[in-house]
This record gives sequence, structure tokens and C-alpha cells, in this order.
Amino acid sequence: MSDAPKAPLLPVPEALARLIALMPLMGTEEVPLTRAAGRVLASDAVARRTQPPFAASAMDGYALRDAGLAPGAEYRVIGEAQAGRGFAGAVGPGEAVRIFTGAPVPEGADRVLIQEDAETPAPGRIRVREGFDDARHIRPAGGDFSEGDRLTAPRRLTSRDVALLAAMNLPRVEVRRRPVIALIATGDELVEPGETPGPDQIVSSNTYGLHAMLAALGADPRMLPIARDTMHSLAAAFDAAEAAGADLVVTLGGASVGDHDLVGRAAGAAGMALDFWRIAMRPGKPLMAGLMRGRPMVGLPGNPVSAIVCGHVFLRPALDAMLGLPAGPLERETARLAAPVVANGGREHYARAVLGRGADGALSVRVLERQDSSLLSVLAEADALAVLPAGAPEMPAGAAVEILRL
Ligand SMILES: Nc1nc2c(c(=O)[nH]1)N[C@H]1C(S)=C(S)[C@@H](COP(=O)(O)OP(=O)(O)OC[C@H]3O[C@@H](n4cnc5c(N)ncnc54)[C@H](O)[C@@H]3O)O[C@H]1N2
Ligand code: MOO
Repeated sequence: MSDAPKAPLLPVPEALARLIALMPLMGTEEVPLTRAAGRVLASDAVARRTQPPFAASAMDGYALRDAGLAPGAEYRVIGEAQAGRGFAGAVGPGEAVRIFTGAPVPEGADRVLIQEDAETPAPGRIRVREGFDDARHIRPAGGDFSEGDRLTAPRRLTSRDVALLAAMNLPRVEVRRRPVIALIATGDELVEPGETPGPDQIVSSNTYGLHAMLAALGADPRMLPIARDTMHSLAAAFDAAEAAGADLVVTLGGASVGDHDLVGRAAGAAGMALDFWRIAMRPGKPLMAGLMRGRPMVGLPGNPVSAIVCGHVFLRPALDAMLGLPAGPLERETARLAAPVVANGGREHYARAVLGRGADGALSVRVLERQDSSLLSVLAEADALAVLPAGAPEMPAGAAVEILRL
């Protein structure tokens, strides 16, 4: 790959569109509700129930007829309705049924007088207090949803969605299969966390950041053994990814132009048809992608911040595509610079930054001073990336910039 170091760099939107086009759509499977959160609903969920299935009391009190209700009015209590066991009869004028929250409102009643507004002049009787509260406290049948109502696919299921699906009486739902994503760290300098690095070695980190990111988004990331900087070791890693059933192969490192940056060459030898290499972004320039024996392969740069920024900018939308979600650039917001930034170079800069609020309450962003792509402590401090356009001039405090939340 070192034969094209000066080739023009691909703009991020074009690279992203090409990457998304490489992604296969995952098949579907059924999962119980306890495993549904974070998964992507693959077909509309259709309510098998109406909720509430009957007009239900919203309060503890007395079900009665609204007509004639007035301070001092008295009612004879003819029975009781509790949640799970209603009152079988009907409520006539001058009659009330003791009722509790969630109980079916008996026939004839169209109001619940809360118990705080009732006094008991004699056993079996109630009297309406002065200044009683004027709400009816009845939840109509179907007030939440009706049988046949839909929770539409595709959507990444939240805990709130799971509660709704349960209320719809759907114990299982059809979701997209979680894409298996093989993560391959590459480099002779790397050891796993917890191991003892040699004098010239460091601990592999970016694989763990990506593993966490992808798992949280509904993928099934698999950490493969670290590949060494040899064609043989990289070939073995690609074989291992295939054996793991990877839907997407992601390498980290070895993507640039150095003598030991062999990923592009090794991937080519393993049958990868390169789609693109080298992006007009900072960090992330050496990113590559292609199809390897029918499955997409992404080569991320090794610098830890580069890999994780590329994970956000490229892998998150790629994963959305595999899961059948609308896939495109991450949502951007506008914020005001809290302090000036220097002129940008020729690559779109995804600068690590911290969000805040200006004096006027508007979203503000402070670009962190140290932007070297090796600095994980700075990345951990950041909660956003400020996107500084290629060739942007120096910008004063208060200037509007686009940001991506991390
Ligand atoms: N002459 C040039 N040199 C470089 C260029 C260039 O255009 N011309 N690009 C630079 C840019 S930009 C980047 S980004 C890096 C990325 O290169 P590689 O993808 O080949 O990454 P490596 O060289 O393998 O590693 C870079 C750096 O990151 C460390 N690393 C790698 N993997 C991990 C890991 N799993 N966990 C933690 N740290 C990791 C590695 O030790 C290196 O320090 O190339 C520039 N060079
Ligand atoms: O593009 Mo590299 O990712 O700047 O550090």
C-alpha cells in the first residue's frame, strides 16, 4: 500500500456511504423480553390486548354516579371492587361501591370520589365533603393502547419499549441477529491488559473501547488474539475471524504506510477487494475498507483515539445498516465555541471537546488543548467531538461549530 501515499484522501461522507453499502443485513431471531433491550425490532409488534381492558379506577375511593354529586350528598355503599376482582352488580343513584386503584369501574358509575373527600357518617354510608376534587379519576378502556396497535420496526428497543411489549402481552419479539464483529488488534508491541509488557511493549486498549461501544449498540463483538506484524500472523487472524463466523472483520493498526503496516497487504492476500483507503479526516486518515471473501472488512488506524473516533463515525452507522436501521452520518448539533480554535488543516478534524452551557444557556463547546491521537486520557475527558471543517480558518469564541456527542 505504500505505493499510493499521496493519493487524494476520500471525504468522510463518501467513505461512509461506501462503507454502508458493503454491509449485509442481518437475519432475524426471536428473543424473550428479558433479552430484548438494546436489540433491534425486526417486524412490527402487534398488541394482543387492549390496555386497560376495562374502564379502571385511577384512585382509591368510591365509584358512583356523577349526576347529583354535591357537598353533603350521602351514598349507601353496596359492595367493593379491587384490582383483580371487580364488583359484579351495577351502581344506581344514591349508591356507591368502595373501589381501589386499578379495579374495574362498575356498571352505572362514571366517577370515583377519592376517599379523602368522603366522610363516614355511619357504617355502610359515605358523605361528600366540602371542596371535593372535581376530577373523575377513571381511565377509559383502551386509553393506553388497543388490540392491534403496533410498535413499529425497525427500532432499537429501550427499557420503556420492553415494558410496553410486556403490556401488549408479547412474551417474545422478533429482532435482528446481533452481528458478530471480529476485533483484531495488530502489532508486535501489544500485550493484553493484565499481562506483563516487555520493555518496548504497550497494552492493547482500543480493542476494548470498541468492544464496549459495539456491545452497547447491539453487536456481538469477539476479541480475537493479537496478530503480530507478519503476513503469516495476519493471515491466521483472518482465518480465525472467518471461523468465528464474523459478519464484519475489524482490524486495528497496521493501516498506514510504514514497513510494518501490513494489514492492507495481508488482507489483499486473504482475498480482500479493497473499496477505499485513506480518508480526509483527523484522526483516522489510514482507514480502509473492502470485502474479504464476501464479508466486509474495516481496517482502523492503530492510534487509540483514531480507532475509537472512527468507531463512532464509521462503525456505528455500519452497525445500524446491518441491523436494518436507517444508517447515515451521526446526528450533529450546533454549539458555540467557548474559546477560540486555531485554523484547521486539510482534513476534517474531529476534535475532542467538552460540552457546556454559555451565559445565555445555549450549548457551548470547549475544544481540548491536546489533540494527539494517542491520548486516551483526553478522549475519556471528552464528551463530544467538535467537527472542524477541512481548511477552516481560525475561529473566535462564540463561533458556531457542529458537534457529535460521544
Ligand atoms: N509517514 C507516515 N506516517 C504515518 C502516517 C502517514 O500518513 N505517513 N499516518 C499517521 C496516522 S494519521 C496514523 S492514525 C497512524 C496509524 O497507523 P497504523 O494504523 O498503521 O497504526 P500502527 O502504526 O500500527 O499504530 C499506531 C500507534 O497506535 C498504537 N496502537 C496500535 N494498536 C493499538 C492497540 N490495539 N492498543 C493501543 N495502542 C495501539 C501503536 O503502538 C502506535 O503507537 O500512522 C501515522 N503514521
Ligand atoms: O489520522 Mo491519524 O488517525 O491522525 O492519528
